[in-house]
Amino acid sequence: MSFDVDVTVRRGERAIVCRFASAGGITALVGPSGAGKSSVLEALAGLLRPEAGRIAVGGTVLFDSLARVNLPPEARACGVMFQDLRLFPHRRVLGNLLYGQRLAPPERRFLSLEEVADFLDIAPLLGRRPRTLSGGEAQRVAIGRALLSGPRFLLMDEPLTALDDARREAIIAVIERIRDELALPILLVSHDRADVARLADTVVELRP
Ligand SMILES: Nc1ncnc2c1ncn2[C@@H]1O[C@H](COP(=O)(O)OP(=O)(O)OP(=O)(O)O)[C@@H](O)[C@H]1O
Repeated sequence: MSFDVDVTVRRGERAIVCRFASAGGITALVGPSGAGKSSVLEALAGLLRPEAGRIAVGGTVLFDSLARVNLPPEARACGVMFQDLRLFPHRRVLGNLLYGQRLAPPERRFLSLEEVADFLDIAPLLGRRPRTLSGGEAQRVAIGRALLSGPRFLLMDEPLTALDDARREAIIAVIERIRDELALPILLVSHDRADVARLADTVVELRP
């Protein structure tokens, strides 16, 4: 089992209830705006504490309210790619990638910086500042930083929005390679039904 999630997450007045299990590959989290997709991702990353429930990924329990388990974000080994990417503007691409690499303990450094730069075709960008990157380039750098952090799984919030068709194809190809060659479980949020139909092995629908 890659993702095994059964949580209630409170956001102000709202209680977001999310329950799913998936066997591996790519899991898509879909639902209308405000349904709580980003909140569920934050709960998996350890940035938002669920009110109750349990989260396990790849057999490791990350959160269990009854057993009083709540691993801090840095102990969860998840690579996160937020909707706004959150690259450090004052660091060059190389500095952003090195930040991810420093988060990875030696035993989980399964990719070198050169391999990631090659895999994502970002070697020519290493000296650039994030503000000079196109949307697709910035997405690839954010994916690179996440991969270098030695993740056991990846969380991606709308990784395909705001891209033209050619760049979308490039990012889709990267996501498929991460699934096929690195075999990392991926949970991605998307509102595009065509993307979901193409990419997802499991679809989880969050209702408002
Ligand atoms: N920091 C916050 N404090 C209080 N309520 C919040 C906070 N962040 C989000 N919410 C509310 O929680 C609910 C779920 O928001 P969330 O961003 O998780 O939804 P979403 O499905 O990802 O939406 P979208 O597709 O628009 O990004 C919404 O009603 C939102 O207004």
